[in-house]
Amino acid sequence: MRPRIKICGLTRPEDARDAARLGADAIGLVFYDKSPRNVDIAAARAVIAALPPFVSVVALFVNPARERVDEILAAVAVDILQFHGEETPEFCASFHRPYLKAVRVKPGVDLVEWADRYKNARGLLADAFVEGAHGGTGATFDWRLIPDNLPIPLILSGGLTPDNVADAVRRVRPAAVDVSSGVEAGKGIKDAERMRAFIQGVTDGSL
Ligand SMILES: O=C(O)c1ccccc1N[C@@H]1O[C@H](COP(=O)(O)O)[C@@H](O)[C@H]1O
Repeated sequence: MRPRIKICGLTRPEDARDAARLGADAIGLVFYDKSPRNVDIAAARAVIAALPPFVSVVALFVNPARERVDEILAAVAVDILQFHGEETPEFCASFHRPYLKAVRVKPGVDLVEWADRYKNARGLLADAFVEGAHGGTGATFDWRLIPDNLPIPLILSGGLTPDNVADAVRRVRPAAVDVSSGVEAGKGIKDAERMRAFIQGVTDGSL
């Protein structure tokens, strides 16, 4: 079965329209003011308004204050939360929404331990470890560090591109893939042709 596809870091309604038309299952909105893809509430609503029904909306945070998550949940039609910082399992679960926990992978990181710790997560998102960054770097990591016995679904992320995603899907067989930099024309600006090629790559890798 083809993994689910999330395209993250959208800032423009036209990119949301393209992502949905091309076959994305979910889009991600970044609520992290240190990111070049950060959106405010008005921009987030405009992106969501451009989506057809049945495309999931994921809100990404990095070590947010509880009040900030509550504010976004009250103002924006979010389906899933994604946490990229040092949030505890209790904090992540406390919003009573499905959530994904990102783990920055490098040698020595035990994803089974992480999955056990965040067992109430809807999925574990494996991203590349880059010193000083929380994500969205376009860096890949060694996919052999991913065990095949994870007790919760794996979302593969980190430096995926139209050129490497088919190979990634073939090797890792993730439940979903997540991409930001690899389908961009510039920070926060998606490229429709790269999104098309990425989604085709996911399909090719699943055959
Ligand atoms: O996109 C960002 O700017 C970002 C900032 C802080 C944390 C996570 C961020 N993005 C997520 O990072 C991964 C990998 O992105 P990339 O494809 O390597 O650019 C992905 O989950 C993004 O959603």
